[in-house]
Amino acid sequence: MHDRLHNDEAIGPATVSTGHLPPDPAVDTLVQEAWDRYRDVSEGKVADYIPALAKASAEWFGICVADVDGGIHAVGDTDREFSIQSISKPFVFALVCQALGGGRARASIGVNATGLPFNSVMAIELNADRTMNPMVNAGAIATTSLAPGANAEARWSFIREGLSRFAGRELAMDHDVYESEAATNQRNQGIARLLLGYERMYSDPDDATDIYTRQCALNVTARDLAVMGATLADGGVNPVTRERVVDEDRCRRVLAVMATAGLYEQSGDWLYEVGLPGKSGVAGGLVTTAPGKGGLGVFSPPLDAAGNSVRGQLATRFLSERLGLNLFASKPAA
Ligand SMILES: NC(=O)CC[C@H](N)C(=O)O
Repeated sequence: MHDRLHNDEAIGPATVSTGHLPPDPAVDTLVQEAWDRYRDVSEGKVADYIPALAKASAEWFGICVADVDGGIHAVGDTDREFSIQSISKPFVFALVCQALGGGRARASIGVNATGLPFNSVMAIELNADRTMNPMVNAGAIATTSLAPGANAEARWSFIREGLSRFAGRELAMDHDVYESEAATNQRNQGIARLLLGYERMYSDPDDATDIYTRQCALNVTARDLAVMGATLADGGVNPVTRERVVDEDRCRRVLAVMATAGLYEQSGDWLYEVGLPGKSGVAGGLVTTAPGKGGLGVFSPPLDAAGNSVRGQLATRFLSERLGLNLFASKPAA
């Protein structure tokens, strides 16, 4: 997590949750305030391990809040497209849970941060090569391998169409990003084959890696992310299109896994600071869900060491505090 998130920065009066978002003008004002406050932050580094991602500008910055009533509050670069990357993971997991049942998905992939006992010394030594949960690559590629469909093309359609329903518009792949990652993703190919050896890969490993690479290259905007997050906040119904994408009970399972591992090894810090399920992607996107209230999408390419958007984290923490979204906040009853 970026150093600035460890500082007790004064971000104004914290609002305690009232069960819904503040009135629209107040949300608009706070989204603008978040953008003004962090627009000049220059820390972080644009990802370049996927060569095509290095073309992004460090300046791009957009923040969008989508409420469960369908209202949109957007400031900055919220219509600029970027690849969804790891933010596809919770949404593909949701679609697979919907198709297979949450129990089977959990048994096939796992939902724990490490999968090892609390005092395991091995946990320190081991890499997460076996599936632990669907938010890290091993579990995410295994999840993709579970997508229903008679062949790879059908499985890809299942994923692309499902993610499009979450966003409320037809999502298309960025071919440049796809080709760039497909040429450099030997590590993910290795993970998929290793999982086959551990019987945790449920279709051809090369096909699964290819579909996973495609799903990561789907283009979205900060606005799309806000609507996708708001769909998980709205019991699985897209608040803009009113289409049901997944069932209510799938949503709460997906949000639990996001809270556990959405920001990788910094998920505990994130929960401590922000108090909401979130998911980051290396292109600079960050989605956050406030159940029953709305979704937040931020886009800003410079990342911290763990691969999470620096301005994304700062803006989300600010909005969680000021909009009263932290799930752990309470006040004495009397
Ligand atoms: N954290 C990310 O967004 C990583 C996604 C990327 N496609 C990968 O598998 O490496």
